[in-house]
Amino acid sequence: MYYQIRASAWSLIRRVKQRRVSSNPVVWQSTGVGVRRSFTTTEGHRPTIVHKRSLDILHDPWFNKGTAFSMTERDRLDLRGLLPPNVMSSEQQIERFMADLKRLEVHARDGPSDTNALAKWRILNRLHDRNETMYYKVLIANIEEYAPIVYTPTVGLVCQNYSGLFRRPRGMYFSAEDRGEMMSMVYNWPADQVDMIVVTDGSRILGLGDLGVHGIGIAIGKLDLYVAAAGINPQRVLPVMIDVGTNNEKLLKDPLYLGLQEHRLDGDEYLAVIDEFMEAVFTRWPHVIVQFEDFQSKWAFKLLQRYRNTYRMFNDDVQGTAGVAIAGLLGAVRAQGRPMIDFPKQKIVVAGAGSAGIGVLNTARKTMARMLGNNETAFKSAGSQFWVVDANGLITDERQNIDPDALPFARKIKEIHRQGLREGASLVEVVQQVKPDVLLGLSAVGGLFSKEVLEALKGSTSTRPAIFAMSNPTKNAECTPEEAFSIVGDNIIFASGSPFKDVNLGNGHIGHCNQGNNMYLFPGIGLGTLLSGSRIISDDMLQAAAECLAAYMTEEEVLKGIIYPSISSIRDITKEVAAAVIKEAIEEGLAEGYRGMDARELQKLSQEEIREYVKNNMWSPDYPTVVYKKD
Ligand SMILES: NC(=O)C1=CN([C@@H]2O[C@H](COP(=O)(O)OP(=O)(O)OC[C@H]3O[C@@H](n4cnc5c(N)ncnc54)[C@H](O)[C@@H]3O)[C@@H](O)[C@H]2O)C=CC1
Ligand SMILES: CC(=O)C(=O)O
Ligand SMILES: [Mg+2]
Repeated sequence: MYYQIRASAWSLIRRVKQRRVSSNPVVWQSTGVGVRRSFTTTEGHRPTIVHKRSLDILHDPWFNKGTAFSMTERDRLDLRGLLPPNVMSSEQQIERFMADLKRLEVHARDGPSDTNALAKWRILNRLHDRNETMYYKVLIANIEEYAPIVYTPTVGLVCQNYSGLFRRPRGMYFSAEDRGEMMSMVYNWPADQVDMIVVTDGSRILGLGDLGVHGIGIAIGKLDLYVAAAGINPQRVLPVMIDVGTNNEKLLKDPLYLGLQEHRLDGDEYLAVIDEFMEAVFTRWPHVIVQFEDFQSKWAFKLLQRYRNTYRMFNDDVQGTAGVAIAGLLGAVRAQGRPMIDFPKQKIVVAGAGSAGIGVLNTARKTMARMLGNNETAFKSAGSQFWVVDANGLITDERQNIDPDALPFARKIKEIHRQGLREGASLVEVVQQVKPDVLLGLSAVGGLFSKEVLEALKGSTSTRPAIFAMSNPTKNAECTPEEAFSIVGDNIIFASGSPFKDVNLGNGHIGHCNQGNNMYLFPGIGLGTLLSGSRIISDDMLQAAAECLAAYMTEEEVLKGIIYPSISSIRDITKEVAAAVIKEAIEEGLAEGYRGMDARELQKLSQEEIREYVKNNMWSPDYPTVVYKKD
């Protein structure tokens, strides 16, 4: 009932807003809001006429008050949603600025390496604010050097320090306070076309936990890669923070925190906020793709199931990570000199049963089952290749209150006893007894692959054990490549979520450090979905993306231990992944076309023509012609 009433109110608001946009931008058509007052401020008794709205005001240093705009001002000047929800006094703004400045001074004297990364981020961010074309030109040309600044690991540090780093807002903020307003708020965003949204609720940012509203940094970083790697037009991306509160006690007590200072909404109240957001963005931009990022596991799976058959959306941590891990796992099989089809024989120990770990486990099991005949027996048999360890040790069917998502991977207690293990066995014990081919970490616990665990892995029955220390950022990696190569041996395969340098093994040998990060897939999944016009993102589209990434590596490379490509070729990889996603969408009959390329035309394209189509639709950072001259 409430929904129906709101829906009709929303469509009215939409019609009125559309009229406003298409008519004289200065004159406010009556919406029942005080017309004259919305253009005036009352500083010093002399009203100032503001002939601007929305982002134009925030980007105008003369009128901008940033987080100090009151809620009334935000409503009347179309600013609602364009700023973090906490209204600050000018004294608080100055305090925040000074705290940040002082912190940098202290760091500059002591000179830790983090400061350099943050300083680089600030310089790049200022360029981003000033000149987008130049920013992306710099980023694309130097992606290997600057991806670690705009993305993991530095983006983690940026989110942790966002209160101090915040200058100009970027993206939109929908808060629990905006319930009932979102359908109207989406029209405060100036772009009529939005292709990609990356949304987070800030509840699990990388391996850093609940960072509340400051998590917007990760959505911005991911979208930087969408532009740099996938060539999505930067005018058509939208980072979004849904602020439903925070359970981070430090932020709840911080007077300078930019978000809602209340505990997170939960249950139906939480769902109602996310539902309203989804309805609002898909109403204004029906063709948008929404990437869910860094939602705590509890909600990551539920939201994915809730929306994946209705909206064009995916969860990067669950689905993007799974694809990247599969590509790496298949690479690790090939690196042993064995065919990919031997994958179902691999014994895999996974540390971490959250959104990422379970996502990887589900996909790895399905991939094995497909290779074994794609039937019930194959699926059952594939399940016995995994041992899952979480914060409470090895997961078995004896586990009390087991998370339903982890349940399919709980080992049978009898079988586990036969292997000399028990419910809750430690990671060292599991590695000692199982002697796995692969040890994969998505636990967010830095150093979890301790000396003892790595020593135990020396007993692996594999000719080339593989270690995936996938947690981010750098400090949260389960081990470093130096530790892995020095303890387990020169012959291992190593991948980490955040970038590390290759290891010099002496005698001219290099221990290759691969970056196993979902950045190799999410840009291509988004671009492929956009250009195919698929209404949903199917499992097979995701599988096609993963297989494409796996096939990208040559035999020679994998035998050298290089199982992921260099980030310097990310634009090319993304083009290939997007083409594979489009091809799969066409085959499944999901592709509805994009702009001039309708579904029928798409079906006629050869593989090479699909690649060409993708390439031609990738934005490049060239200045547009703004003035035409006849001579
Ligand atoms: N490389 C990549 O592309 C990606 C990496 N990640 C990383 O994966 C990590 C985990 O992400 P989520 O699964 O979403 O987090 P989560 O918080 O949902 O899950 C963490 C899991 O680790 C387990 N865990 C905690 N302490 C442990 C211990 N001592 N031993 C074994 N397991 C332990 C927890 O019980 C839980 O099951 C994060 O650091 C994130 O940055 C996530 C997505 C992509
Ligand atoms: C890479 C990524 O998505 C994460 O660490 O959450
Ligand atoms: Mg993530």
